[in-house]
Amino acid sequence: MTAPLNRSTVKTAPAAPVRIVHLGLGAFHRAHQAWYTQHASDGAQWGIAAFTGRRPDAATALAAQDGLYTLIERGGDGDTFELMTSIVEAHDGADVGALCGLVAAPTTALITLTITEAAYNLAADGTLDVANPAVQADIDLLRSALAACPAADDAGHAPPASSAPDAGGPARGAATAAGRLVQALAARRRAGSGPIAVVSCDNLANNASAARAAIGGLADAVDAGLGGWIAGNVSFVGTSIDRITPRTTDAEIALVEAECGFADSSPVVTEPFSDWVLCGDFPAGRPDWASAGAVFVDEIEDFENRKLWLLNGAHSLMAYAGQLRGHATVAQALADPACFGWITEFWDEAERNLPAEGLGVPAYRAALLERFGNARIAHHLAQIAMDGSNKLRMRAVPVLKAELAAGRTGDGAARLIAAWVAFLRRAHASGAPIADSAAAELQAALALPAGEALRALLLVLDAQLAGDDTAVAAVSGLAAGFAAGLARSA
Ligand SMILES: NC(=O)c1ccc[n+]([C@@H]2O[C@H](COP(=O)([O-])OP(=O)(O)OC[C@H]3O[C@@H](n4cnc5c(N)ncnc54)[C@H](O)[C@@H]3O)[C@@H](O)[C@H]2O)c1
Ligand SMILES: O=P(O)(O)OC[C@@H](O)[C@@H](O)[C@H](O)[C@H](O)CO
Repeated sequence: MTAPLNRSTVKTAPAAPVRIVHLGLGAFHRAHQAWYTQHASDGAQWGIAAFTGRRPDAATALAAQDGLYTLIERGGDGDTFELMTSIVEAHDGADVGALCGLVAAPTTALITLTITEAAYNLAADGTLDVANPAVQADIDLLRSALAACPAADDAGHAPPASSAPDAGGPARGAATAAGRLVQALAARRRAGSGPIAVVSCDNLANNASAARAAIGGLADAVDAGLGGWIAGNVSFVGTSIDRITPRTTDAEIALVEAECGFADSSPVVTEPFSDWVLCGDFPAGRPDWASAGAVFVDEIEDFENRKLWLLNGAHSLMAYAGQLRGHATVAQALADPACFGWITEFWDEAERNLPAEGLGVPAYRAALLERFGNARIAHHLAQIAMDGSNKLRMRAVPVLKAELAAGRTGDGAARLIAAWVAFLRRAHASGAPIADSAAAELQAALALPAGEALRALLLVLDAQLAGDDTAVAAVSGLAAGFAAGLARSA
């Protein structure tokens, strides 16, 4: 029988002490932030305690391996295998007591997040969506739970041990990621453990502000004192994060067993390319990620836009237009001349709205074509298509608005939105589910009479766009083009 993978069966350095807490124990964190931490010159001092978001499964599997897993780097001409050791604890996200204890520890210096765009529960205007029932339930829960716990005084001194709740904080745990973090940060405040950094690694425009809006907004709604403490003690760090990491399949599990000789239930497959740009303060320190290739900048917006528009925008375009044309993966869609032409058209528009200097856009575009064309990475369009309402707000809307403001048609960005519309209409017509956190709103819009439905769909993305007759007409015409294409191929 093949040996299981854990810290007894394979020889590794001793587990590093936990100094990083992570929320969202998915594939990307394990291919990216865990990799940079492992490759940092001081990585042996920085262990990660990682929590799942919605289900315990990934934590159960990884905990059984003492946090170890294999990273498969999949290039166009072969695979390399690396044993990853930087995650030293894996927990079910519902274990809020463990989260509170770890965040409250003075040795913990930062919290990283890869919880998906939708998990921030932000309204279209970028503020916390307090109308969301899950958010409201957490606010109610935390108001009563935290009211029972004494906080540190304004100078940050912890209350006497006799009056402090246990490090795990209140017994009942919040359900949303922001609610859990507010609960954990309250425990840190009570413990007097001082400032900390929150580093969003999700594909959101201005992800530092998004994290601040989600966490700070929820704390403000619960308790002004705690909101004030978070405003003064939590540094929200912005990032541009890049490494194409599709979902793991059984084939990778079998491959690792054959190549590495151990049974790893949780390998991750990723591309050789990797990029991480960060902007912000780390009041309690951080690993020397720069020694592993991360870049620290004073202004991050242009880097974020380059990546969100060119890479993620093209991904979403392929996800909708490509699936409408019968493709299943990114590499297949890229090989379709029609999709390739639409990507080029969209990229030309996006590039016009990025600074000409300092970002190396032509080289970035060329590298993207090579990365997307890596057919050995089976990146499924269905995965990318999920939660389009959140994603297109950042990947398509800003480009279309900028083009329209400049007096141009914005056809490339309008086509991306039109492909999403045609994709939703097809799902609605066939009764297929819509994988989107705004599914109910989208279904309601799709059920409206033809003359109103498109504007209602656009309203989910952006109110200004929905009120712009030129934009509505452009998207309408292009969506009809997709529908006609479908009719022809039927
Ligand atoms: N995969 C990539 O190529 C890639 C690259 C760059 C950035 N990212 C960012 O990382 C995120 C995660 O990607 P992944 O590939 O790891 O996905 P994944 O599906 O493997 O993992 C997602 C993680 O987020 C958690 N999660 C999902 N919904 C949540 C919710 N509502 N509340 C709390 N937690 C929730 C899940 O439980 C899981 O732990 C993406 O959404 C994206 O923003 C991914
Ligand atoms: O991860 P998502 O769901 O935000 O978006 C899907 C892909 O566009 C994305 O994961 C890219 O592969 C990634 O952003 C590359 O760095």
